[in-house]
Amino acid sequence: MSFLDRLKNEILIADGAMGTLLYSYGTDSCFEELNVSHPNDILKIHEAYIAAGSDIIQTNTYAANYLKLQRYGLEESVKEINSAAVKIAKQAAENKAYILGTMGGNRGVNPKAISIDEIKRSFREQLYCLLLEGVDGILLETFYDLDEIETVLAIARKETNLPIIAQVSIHEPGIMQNQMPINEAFERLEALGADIVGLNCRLGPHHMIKSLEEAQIPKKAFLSAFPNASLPTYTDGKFHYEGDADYFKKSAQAFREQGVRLLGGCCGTTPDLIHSFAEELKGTKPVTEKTVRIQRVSSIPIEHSPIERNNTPLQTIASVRPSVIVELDPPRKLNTTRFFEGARALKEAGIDAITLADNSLASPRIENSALAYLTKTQVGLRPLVHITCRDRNMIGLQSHLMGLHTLGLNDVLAITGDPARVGDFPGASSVYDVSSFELIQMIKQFNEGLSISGKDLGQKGDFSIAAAFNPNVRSVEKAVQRLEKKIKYGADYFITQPVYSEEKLIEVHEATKHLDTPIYIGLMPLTSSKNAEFLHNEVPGIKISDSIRNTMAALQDDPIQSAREGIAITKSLIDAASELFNGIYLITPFLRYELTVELAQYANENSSVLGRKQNV
Ligand SMILES: Cc1cc2nc3c(=O)[nH]c(=O)nc-3n(C[C@H](O)[C@H](O)[C@H](O)COP(=O)(O)OP(=O)(O)OC[C@H]3O[C@@H](n4cnc5c(N)ncnc54)[C@H](O)[C@@H]3O)c2cc1C
Ligand code: MET
Ligand SMILES: [Zn+2]
Repeated sequence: MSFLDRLKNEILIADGAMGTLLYSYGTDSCFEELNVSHPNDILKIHEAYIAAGSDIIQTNTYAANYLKLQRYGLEESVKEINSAAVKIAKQAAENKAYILGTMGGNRGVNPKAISIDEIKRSFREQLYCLLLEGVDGILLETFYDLDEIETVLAIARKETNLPIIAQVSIHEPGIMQNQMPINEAFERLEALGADIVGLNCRLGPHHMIKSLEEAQIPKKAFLSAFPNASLPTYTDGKFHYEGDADYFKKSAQAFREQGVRLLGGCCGTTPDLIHSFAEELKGTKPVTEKTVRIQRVSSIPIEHSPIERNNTPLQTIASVRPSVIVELDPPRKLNTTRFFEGARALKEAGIDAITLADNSLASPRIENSALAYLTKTQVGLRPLVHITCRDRNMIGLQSHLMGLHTLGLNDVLAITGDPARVGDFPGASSVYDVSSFELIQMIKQFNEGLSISGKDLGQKGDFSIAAAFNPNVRSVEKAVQRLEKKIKYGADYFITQPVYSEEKLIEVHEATKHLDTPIYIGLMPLTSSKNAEFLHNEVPGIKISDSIRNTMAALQDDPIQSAREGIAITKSLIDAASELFNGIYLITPFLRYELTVELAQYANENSSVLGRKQNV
């Protein structure tokens, strides 16, 4: 009899964790590869679950698809690993248990990180391997993204008549990542042909039962639940789950009352915990009726930000008139006097904004949003905050954006960030949870009132997003391709690395003139020959022409003359740049704001002489 037939009249017990069990034994590499290299270890785990009372076991194939195996260079081994997994499960089951071919979700917190086409390809390959080897059913588990599970479920339903279990995972009780109540998600999965729908992973029994209280017993499909053992803790460099056999025993009845017919375990569960489920429920009659807890009202409409922008976004300004912005970096020490003197002087010079680097060259500086807020409120000058992907993980980035929104700091530059090893704390980690493209996308999504994982933020952001453009590369064409990609991801305008020759200015103009997106062209006055040599030879992305380096070298580092020469070179570059670009981005070296004040005044006078200044 198929296990679906048995589920009509009795509750069945599935197995528990494979991955976390292997991890707790000390395996810290690819769990699925063990099917090939250590089949006996996997066999023993299956046997332990069957001995504990599992009617159904899962193949050790949760991540055995090429998208996940490629992390270990095993993308060519999909067939070998899946076939081995089914063989081991069959050896353990010996007709005492049914075998599910397990297939895990790939999309994590950022659903857009992997395309649906890629997911389809990877899913099909693994599915064929499992079907070919012969399983009793397919288990789709740990899908946070509804689009992903709907896509793969439709494929699986087309390819096989075997029972299919479709399980989603949720962060918040009762609600999918896209804010859909799980009841609705279950209905959709049932409509797509899932024989069993349910929840697995992430939540322990308490929150999973609470979630199921909001779900009806499906009309045709059966309900399943595979809770985690508990929330994880991180101790001595390892993740660890609690998990109490008595607590699991008590929870078993509550799962039954919610209409669950197939009960198993996910991360952190062990044969002991599964034994508790089995002792309590194995073979008992399922409930067919229950009272569903009132569904929460589906989400409140997302409001517009109450903190109104009282200025015109820089991309609008730079698309209609000349505009000067100046980078004035937060100090490396705690004294802020010079910084604010500089900000005030630059305001007097009539610039549109100052930009504040985010620990540039990977060395700590006063946190830029603190100074940005004070610049806005005390100096009355628009601050533009740089945000790198280096120092904050996704949680930190999201919370940083929420903070900037709350402070009304709406102008940001989304960049990768120089790697930690170039800076003062070389041992620090460079986070890079997201790329600059994904950061741009994350901020764009924030403007829709959604977090990167799709959660409703209650309000829409109002960020105007600058992105970086580095024209100082061998192939400007390639750099322009990155720029176009950044536009696709949502960049509103660009700010470039400093440019040191007229030829480069013309090259950049030629390469980008097909685009409507405004560009602020970077110019930084040199202060000495040593400064020029350092920038040219050691700062990633900066190249200075030979003629400028020779001119600076001839001044033998005389500080006054060198600074004058630096100013003169920059002024002639401003002349050339103003003919080609509306946006000028001046970079203040070493908080020497006198230099950028003089240059900003020059650029502004220049543009009014040219008669192009309009009021925006
Ligand atoms: C205006 C501006 C402001 C900056 N502010 C800061 C700051 O506040 N803090 C800080 O730490 N850093 C800052 N940087 C430095 C910047 O983060 C580094 O230059 C970084 O390596 C590139 O960032 P990105 O966002 O331009 O890169 P991305 O375009 O995201 O590029 C990321 C990676 O791809 C590589 N790459 C880029 N273009 C090409 C190409 N054409 N061919 C091959 N590979 C390529 C890059 O080397 C880099 O490793 C700033 C740069 C600019 C232009
Ligand atoms: C990460 S959730 C899925 C886990 C999988 N069933 C295992 O136990 O390895
Ligand atoms: Zn899990």
